[in-house]
Amino acid sequence: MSMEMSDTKSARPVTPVTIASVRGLKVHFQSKAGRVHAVDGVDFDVRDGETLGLVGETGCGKSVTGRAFLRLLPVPPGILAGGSVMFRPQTTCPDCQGDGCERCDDSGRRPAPCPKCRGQGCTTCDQTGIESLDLLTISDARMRDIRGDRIAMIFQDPSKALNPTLTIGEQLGEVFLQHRHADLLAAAGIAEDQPGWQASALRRLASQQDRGTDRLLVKLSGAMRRKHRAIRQALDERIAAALSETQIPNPQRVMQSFPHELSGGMRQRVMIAQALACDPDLIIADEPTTALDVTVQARILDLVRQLQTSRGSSVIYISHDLSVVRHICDRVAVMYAGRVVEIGDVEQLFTNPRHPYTQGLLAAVPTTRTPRGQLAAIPGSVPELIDPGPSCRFADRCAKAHGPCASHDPALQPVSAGHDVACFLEHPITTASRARA
Ligand SMILES: Nc1ncnc2c1ncn2[C@@H]1O[C@H](COP(=O)(O)OP(=O)(O)OP(=O)(O)O)[C@@H](O)[C@H]1O
Ligand code: NI
Repeated sequence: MSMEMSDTKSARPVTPVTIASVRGLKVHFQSKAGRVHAVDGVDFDVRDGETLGLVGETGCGKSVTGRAFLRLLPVPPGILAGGSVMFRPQTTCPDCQGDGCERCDDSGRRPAPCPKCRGQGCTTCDQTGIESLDLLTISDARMRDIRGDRIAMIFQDPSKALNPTLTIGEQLGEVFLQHRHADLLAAAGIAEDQPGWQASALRRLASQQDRGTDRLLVKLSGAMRRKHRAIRQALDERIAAALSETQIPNPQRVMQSFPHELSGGMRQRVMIAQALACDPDLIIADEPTTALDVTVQARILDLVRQLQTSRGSSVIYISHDLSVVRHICDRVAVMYAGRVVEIGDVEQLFTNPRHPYTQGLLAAVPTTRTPRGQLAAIPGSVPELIDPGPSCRFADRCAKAHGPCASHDPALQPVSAGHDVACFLEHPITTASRARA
C-alpha cells in the first residue's frame, strides 16, 4: 500500500489503517446485588499512529475497556460477556528493514502478514493478507508474548506496576529477557538454534552476578564467563538506553536503585521506559499523570507525546482531564455508563459536540472545588449498571430527553465523516436502534 503524501512534518502522518478494532465489547462483574454491566457494547477503532482519548465520568468503564486489551481483568468477578478486540501486530518493513520507505509510509513498519497464507490472502484473514488477532480469545502464551512487547500499559500508580523487591535494572532487564531473547543470544555470539539456550538458561546466565553468587561465577568455564559478560553488557546497554529515552538522568545509578529510592516522577518515567522498551505498536495509558504534581505532569505528557510521534506508535489515552485530552489527542471517544456515546476528531468534538452528555461535560467548567482528576459535575448521577433496561442510559439526566429515549437504546451512528453519535436527537428512531433495544 503506497500512498502519495508530502511528508513535511517530522511526525508520521496519521494513516487510516486501523491497528485495533473493538466491537460490541462487554465486560460484566458479578456482584451480590446482580450483574454489573460495567462495559456494555463498546465499539471503536484505533488508527495506526494516532492518540485516541477515552474520556468520561468515574466508573463509566474506561479502565476496564483499556485492561480488556491485555486481559488484565479479575475473572471472576469479571466476565467477558461478549464482543471482540481485534489487533493487527506490526512488523519491521521488509522493504527498508525499518529505515522508512515509501511502502511503509516512512514508519519502518508494516502490518504483520497472516501466518496462514503468508500475506497471499485466505479465509482466515478475510483475504486481507494481514494478521489479525482477537485479544479476548488468543492463548495465554500468545498474550504473554504480546503484553509488554506489542501492547504495553502505563498506569496511574507506578508502585503497582513496579516490583519493590527488584532493582530498576533487574525489572527492565526482565522485559528484554522475555521479549528480546534472540537479540541477546546474538549479542553473546550464541546461535539461536543451539540446544539448551531456552529463555530460562539465558536468564540464569544473565542474572548470575546480580545475585552476588561470585563463587558460582568462578566455577563457570572461561567460555561461559565470556558469554555471561557479553549478555550482561548487551542487557545493560539496552536498559540504559531505555532509561535515557525517558530522559532519566544518570541511568547507571538508577539501574542500581530500588523503586522506593526514586521520586514519584522518576518512578513514572521508569514505568514508561519499561512500557516502551520493546517499541510497542499500541500503548494504553490509564491516567498516567494524575498522581503527579502539575509541573511534573506536563513534562511527562510532553515526553509521552514526543516518544509516540517519533516511534509512530498508537496510544489510547484514558483521562478525566479534558484540557489535556484536547492538547494531546487526535481523536476522542466519550464514554457514558459502559458505552461510547460519541467519537470523533478532537477539534470536531470540542467545537461541535453533538451528544447532550458531551455538551454537558464541556460546559461543566471545573471549579477550584473540583477534586483534581475528576470532571466537573453534571446534575444527576450515573444510572445503576445492574441489568440496565432498554433505554438511553443518559435519559434520566438529559434535558433534551424525549419520546423514544426512555424506551429505546440509541446506537452509535455517523453524523458527519468520522464523527459518530448515539442519540435520538441526531438519529430519529430507526429499525436498527429498535432492534437493539
Ligand atoms: N474488580 C472489580 N470488581 C467489581 N466491579 C468492578 C471491578 N472493576 C471495575 N468494576 C466496575 O466497573 C465499573 C467501571 O470501572 P472502571 O474502572 O472501568 O471505570 P473508569 O471509567 O476507569 O473510572 P475512573 O475514571 O474512576 O478510573 C465500575 O463502576 C465498577 O462498577
Ligand atoms: Ni479508570
